[in-house]
Amino acid sequence: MAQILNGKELAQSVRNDVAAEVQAWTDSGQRPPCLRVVLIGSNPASEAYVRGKEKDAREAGIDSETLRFDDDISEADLLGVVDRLNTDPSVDGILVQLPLPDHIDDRSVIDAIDPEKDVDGFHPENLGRLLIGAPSFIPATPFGIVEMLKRSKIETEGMRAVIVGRSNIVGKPLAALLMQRDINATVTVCHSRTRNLAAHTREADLLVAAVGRANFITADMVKEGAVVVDVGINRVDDESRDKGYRLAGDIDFEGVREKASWITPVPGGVGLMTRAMLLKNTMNAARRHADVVAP
Ligand SMILES: Nc1nc(=O)c2c([nH]1)NC[C@@H]1CN(c3ccc(C(=O)N[C@@H](CCC(=O)O)C(=O)O)cc3)C=[N+]21
Ligand SMILES: [Mg+2]
Repeated sequence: MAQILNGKELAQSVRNDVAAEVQAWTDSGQRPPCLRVVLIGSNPASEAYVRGKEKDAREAGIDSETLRFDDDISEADLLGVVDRLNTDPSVDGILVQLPLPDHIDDRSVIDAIDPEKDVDGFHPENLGRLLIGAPSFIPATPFGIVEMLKRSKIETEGMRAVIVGRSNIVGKPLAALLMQRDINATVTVCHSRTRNLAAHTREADLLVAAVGRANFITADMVKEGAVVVDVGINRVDDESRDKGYRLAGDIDFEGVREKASWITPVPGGVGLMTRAMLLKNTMNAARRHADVVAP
């Protein structure tokens, strides 16, 4: 039976660390790190994430505000908002919540964010720097996954890591991170066109699922003793819940926990670490902005 990689506890310890860093920063006479989140429209999941981010940021002593716009905002107007935040010297970090409405090109907006303020780490300059191992903002979900492993003292040296999902915000940056010299995993990235997926996942010492399909990874696809990380947050209809739905990951938790050595739950796993690592990136953005090199 797997041990639980407890996102609630691990994220709390990251948040405590960031709160102490922010305190030391303001004690030294600096203003608090400043994060601005841009939210377009009223997608309920996005609203929930953004509320969570704001709460975490405030508790850590970060100055956080969400700028809200109707979902009929033009791409040009949104680019104008980004430009104002880029040039505003009181702003350290910018996060434009995704997904954006269909009439706006996500990539154009991400590319417009000043890489020095790109606390999501989605700008090509930061993704490129991550790939070559240069200092960069690391996307919060992959960063959070690695932080969970480190804080739980899970040995990654020589591990076979299999990532299911090739997105620019999870799968690809996580692959780059796991290849780095302080992790030393051997990485395979699988996706919807992978032939015989289970043959790959069954070889994984570290299996990460980021596909967005509830309970997609079942016990028969997992090697005995694997470390299993679930990035999925799927809303599944459930009439017995007040909200009418419950959250399910991409991993069939009940089945897979019997085989794994470690497993992340949903909720209470990677999502909370994602939020916590955004705070860390925002603290680092403030340091960079003040020309103090990030640790
Ligand atoms: N520019 C941008 N940056 C992001 O980092 C970003 C984004 N857009 N768009 C959406 C995804 C998803 N994401 C999550 C954040 C927190 C939880 C989270 O707090 N999860 C809780 C529960 C959440 C709930 O109750 O709905 C948990 O897993 O326990 C989940 C997912 C950030 N994302
Ligand atoms: Mg779009």
